[in-house]
Amino acid sequence: MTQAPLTLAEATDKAKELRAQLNQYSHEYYVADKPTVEDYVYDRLYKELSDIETEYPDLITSDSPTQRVGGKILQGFEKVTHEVQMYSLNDGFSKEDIYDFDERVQKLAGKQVTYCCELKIDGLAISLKYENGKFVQGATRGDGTVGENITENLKTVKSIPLELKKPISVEVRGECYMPKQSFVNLNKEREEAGQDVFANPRNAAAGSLRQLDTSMVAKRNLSTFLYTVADFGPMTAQTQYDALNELSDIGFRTNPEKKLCQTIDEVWAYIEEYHEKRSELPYEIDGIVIKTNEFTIQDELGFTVKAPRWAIAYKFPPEEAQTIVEEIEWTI
Ligand SMILES: NC(=O)c1cc2c(=O)c3cc(F)ccc3oc2nc1N
Repeated sequence: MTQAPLTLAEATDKAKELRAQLNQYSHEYYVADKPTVEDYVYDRLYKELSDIETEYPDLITSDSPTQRVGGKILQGFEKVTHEVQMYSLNDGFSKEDIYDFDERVQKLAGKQVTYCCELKIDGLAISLKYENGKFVQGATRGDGTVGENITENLKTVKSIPLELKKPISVEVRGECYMPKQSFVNLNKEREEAGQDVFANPRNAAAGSLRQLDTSMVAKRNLSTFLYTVADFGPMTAQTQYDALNELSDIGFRTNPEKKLCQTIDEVWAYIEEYHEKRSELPYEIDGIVIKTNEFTIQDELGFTVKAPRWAIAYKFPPEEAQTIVEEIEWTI
């Protein structure tokens, strides 16, 4: 029995209820990696909302899950100037480089420091701006000062919240990446279609975010891990470790493998641990990022022209990267 059409008032309330429910399910699936309902439950509610929005287009809101599918053809990407410079990291390639880094930091800080260690996700650095909790701008790093406005494309990335859990204004940074399995599937599709394949997940993510057809981006199953607060707004974290937890609390996806290390020996043990575990991860990493944990020390140490003095990226030896994807291909 088909349902009697809803009045505008009923449709308005129902759409609000469905958006909240669908965005909660989407957060659980794409951000927390802990889905609580089967896909068919989500799909049924999504269709109900989509039908209401078709009937009453004025009820479409910027944070509606129906806005994730893209469908805009962009003419190009405007330039964006980063108010807060997006630096790169100095690299380290050996145990000695890491211990030298620790020595320099201890000397500059004049005291024992603790380190926050994070996996170095091999994707594309992005900056996300929110005003009163709403996603208003997404950009690439570019040269660190000027990047490209890829807001429309990033709106289709399901782990990027269109609205935060609190109506705050912040700017955050992280990595947009393509999971290994999505990379293998995409290359299979491209090979079958006689198209060039991507060399690695990082290139596939970068190529996807450069698409001018946003519906193409929506199909690429990109994801994110956020790791930096550029403009704190009302956020209160005083250390990198707490900032990662605060980013998660307001709705961002953060990487769960972080570790607070009291000494550089603990840092080195973490590096060796994840050098071993690297091939088991569902995403590519090309190393480990080590940061002094206290923000007071980061402020004291500051930046060179190119990079922060308070962080270093330990890079794994590159030759293994290919075998990792080859291993995945055998599991298909
Ligand atoms: N790829 C990454 O997973 C990753 C990258 C960076 C940066 O590029 C980065 C650059 C800065 F100037 C400062 C902190 C940073 O922290 C970072 N943390 C991470 N986890």
